[in-house]
Amino acid sequence: MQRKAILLMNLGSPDSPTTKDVKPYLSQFLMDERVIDVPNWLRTILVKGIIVPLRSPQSAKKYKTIWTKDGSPLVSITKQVTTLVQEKTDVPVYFSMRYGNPSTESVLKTIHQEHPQIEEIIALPLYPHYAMSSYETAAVQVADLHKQGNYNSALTIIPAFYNNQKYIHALATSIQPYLEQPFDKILFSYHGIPERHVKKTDCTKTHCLQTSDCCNVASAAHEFCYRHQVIETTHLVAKALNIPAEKVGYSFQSRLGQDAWLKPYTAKLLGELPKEGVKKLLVVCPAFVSDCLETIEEMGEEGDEIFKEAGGESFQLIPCLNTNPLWIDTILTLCNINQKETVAV
Ligand SMILES: C=CC1=C(C)c2cc3[nH]c(cc4nc(cc5[nH]c(cc1n2)c(C)c5CCC(=O)O)C(CCC(=O)O)=C4C)c(C)c3C=C
Ligand SMILES: [Fe+2]
Ligand SMILES: [Fe+2]
Repeated sequence: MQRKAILLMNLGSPDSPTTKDVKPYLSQFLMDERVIDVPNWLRTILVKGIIVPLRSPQSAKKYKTIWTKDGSPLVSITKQVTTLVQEKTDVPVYFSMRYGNPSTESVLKTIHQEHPQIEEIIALPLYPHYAMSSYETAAVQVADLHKQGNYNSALTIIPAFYNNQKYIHALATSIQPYLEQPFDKILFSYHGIPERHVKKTDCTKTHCLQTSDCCNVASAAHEFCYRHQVIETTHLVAKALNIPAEKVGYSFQSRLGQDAWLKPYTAKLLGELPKEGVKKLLVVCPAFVSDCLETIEEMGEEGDEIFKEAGGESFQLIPCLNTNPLWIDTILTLCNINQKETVAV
């Protein structure tokens, strides 16, 4: 009898690439108080009155360009990852989405129905870095739902793993083959967040964004500092691959609205790099463990176009970890689950 279950938690996608299905997805996403952190009345006006009606048709158009026969890449890759992790352990493995389907609420119910004797749910938010709009909202949601469900099991939530040795090794190994082609720079492009969010998650309230190099000065704030964590991932991967510092850069993509977000902005940088002599560019997006709209469309299509229009010659987007076997092993290690022994044939 299994006493533990693994729950892999990702962000989620609309059910289909139509305006009708994008609307409720975007509405659920952007009504999250950890994503748009303004008073509820203002968020309702902004999201339901302005952003969702205007953005849904445009988003649906973009989703159509990345949709596959198996649906959204993010959801179908998460499903494949779940199957691959399951092949390596006797512990039951499930996945759920913060927004859209399958919802964390429904999957928690299913786990307890299918395994009534379960003693521990090990929830792994599939975000290497801590941000209130990604890791924190997933962690708070699963904790709230677990409490509300009055389940007999315990809940363990795995922390952000931006500097985990196995994760860094998996990421570096996935990048390695792309370094064999000539390149001027490798850009680590992370999903952006508002600067305000970095200050909000500063547990010291005196450190984050107070100086330009705050993220390189030791502080208790780093446990929850998205900027520190992405800089650290970049540094550790570059070190593992022996890439000289002058060939490495980082930036932040996917900005929404007019507030100040973490800089430099990827789109702006892509338009400037060719003028600085960077003609051959590699791009990797480590904030995402599965390819999704933001990697395939925003970087693979729009990013490529911006760079080449500015005079860039080659733009190589490196895929996310997706179903990489080293990543599958990393998931089990993060969850503290031993792999089952395989019998040689
Ligand atoms: C690193 C993970 C993510 C953080 C942090 C994050 C913050 C964040 N996102 C938005 C707004 C949007 N993001 C959208 C798509 C999207 N975001 C992430 C991850 C993080 N977001 C992923 C994986 C995806 C792709 C989902 C998919 O189905 O492939 C979208 C929807 C698409 C669009 O209309 O552009 C929005 C909107 C904000 C405002 C924010 C932080 C405040
Ligand atoms: Fe996002
Ligand atoms: Fe910081």
